[in-house]
Amino acid sequence: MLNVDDISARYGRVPALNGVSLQVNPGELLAIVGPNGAGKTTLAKCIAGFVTPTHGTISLDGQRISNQRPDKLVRNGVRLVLEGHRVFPELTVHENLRLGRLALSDAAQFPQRLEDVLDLFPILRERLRQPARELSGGQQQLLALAQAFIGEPQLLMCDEPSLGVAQRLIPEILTALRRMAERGTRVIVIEQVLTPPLSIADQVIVLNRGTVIARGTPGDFPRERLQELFLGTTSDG
Ligand SMILES: Nc1ncnc2c1ncn2[C@@H]1O[C@H](COP(=O)(O)OP(=O)(O)OP(=O)(O)O)[C@@H](O)[C@H]1O
Repeated sequence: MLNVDDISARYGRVPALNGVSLQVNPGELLAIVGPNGAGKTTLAKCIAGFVTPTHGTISLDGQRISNQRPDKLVRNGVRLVLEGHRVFPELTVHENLRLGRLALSDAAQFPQRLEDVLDLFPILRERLRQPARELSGGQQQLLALAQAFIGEPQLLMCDEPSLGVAQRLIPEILTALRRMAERGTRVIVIEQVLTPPLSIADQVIVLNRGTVIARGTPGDFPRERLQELFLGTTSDG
């Protein structure tokens, strides 16, 4: 289990997170939603080791990871796909996927992993020898996820996967994330907008001003309730 226990973080004097806790089991998909500046990216960066929490602990399968460096965390199976930072446009799809091999504990597993991942993302098999810049924004997002998934992550976090992606491609991206979860990876999806990711999530956490203000399942959050929560007029912890 991923266990985030009561973490706080700040940038100098700017508080970004205040006492956030969450758990994600293998095979589960958690959606974290919240307005601009809520602390969503900071939370992902704390888990991935880029930001050091000022308080609290983070552990993965009982091992404390909140004191580990990002490169060690990648080797321990923690991957963060940041918004907008998708792929290397000059490299082919295959070359981009090969970069994911670096995270494998045994590089000899790469051909098998590549096959598995291409089964999961058939569009990438069709485009394997094309430079990534020739892919659409949505396909590049799929490639970024595929590259992260090749390294057999224990935990895959994806910051705003729908940003800058044509509306019609968003379901494919979310379906890919769902399938990754079904194969046993813990998946965290971060979004500002509510509707698309919510329906595929097992659990939803609403973050505002660095604090978890609500949690539940997608069905617990009709649009009006989320709007209220986003405006900060309701808080039910
Ligand atoms: N590098 C930084 N230096 C200083 N303050 C920062 C930094 N990054 C984020 N912050 C501040 O921390 C708070 C949380 O920001 P964060 O980016 O985590 O929110 P977010 O929910 O991911 O927002 P967005 O949806 O806009 O990405 C905000 O007040 C933000 O201005």
